[in-house]
Amino acid sequence: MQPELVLASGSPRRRELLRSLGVPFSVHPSWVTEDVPGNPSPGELVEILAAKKALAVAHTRHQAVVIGSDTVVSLEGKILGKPVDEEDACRMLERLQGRAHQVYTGIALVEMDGGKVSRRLIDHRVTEVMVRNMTTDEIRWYVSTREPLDKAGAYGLQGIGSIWVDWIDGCYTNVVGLSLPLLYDMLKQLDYPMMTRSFSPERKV
Ligand SMILES: Cc1cn([C@H]2C[C@H](O)[C@@H](COP(=O)(O)OP(=O)(O)OP(=O)(O)O)O2)c(=O)[nH]c1=O
Repeated sequence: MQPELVLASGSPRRRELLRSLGVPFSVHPSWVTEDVPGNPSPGELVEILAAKKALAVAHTRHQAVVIGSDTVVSLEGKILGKPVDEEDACRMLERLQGRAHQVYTGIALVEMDGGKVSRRLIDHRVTEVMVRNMTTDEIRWYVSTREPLDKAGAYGLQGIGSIWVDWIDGCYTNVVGLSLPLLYDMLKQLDYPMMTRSFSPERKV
């Protein structure tokens, strides 16, 4: 029997992205605190948090491959996570508009075998995103839609936020919260049999 695939995330975007692959999986959000000591680089930060999320859920499973992930925006050396409130979202968008920034997403896979961690993989990808100039009214209106409030950098490339994204350089799904090419490569390294699964895009999770 193949191990269960578990998505350790409460993010609806990650769930939709994984669902689009048609593989069966279950969802178990991790609820870990997203504070990391020291001064990690954006790449280190998303890898540490992805591993923290995956491990927290992995320890509740006997036989499984658990996926953890984390996304941050990096703007000229400053890390932007999710805004704490509407004012914070407005401030983030004011800083992002008119210049390019980088979106970092980390993925951790933790394989549990007989209740023990048997293998661990951690990696991340970076995508550059150019947000064009926004007027103050546009920023206020966009924040009033509430779309920015639960997203790193206070925008959603997959939603209304796409209006102001001029171009991206790199993986699209990495920006939305889970790089599917990277996930596929990592699952292959664990010999997870994606190709032998029957494809079922309508499967409910
Ligand atoms: C930049 C960007 C981020 N995001 C989202 C992806 C993530 O859900 C979120 C970053 O927050 P995260 O802390 O990475 O994830 P989360 O709290 O939503 O979910 P969990 O920790 O349970 O896995 O920002 C978009 O949906 N679109 C975008 O364009």
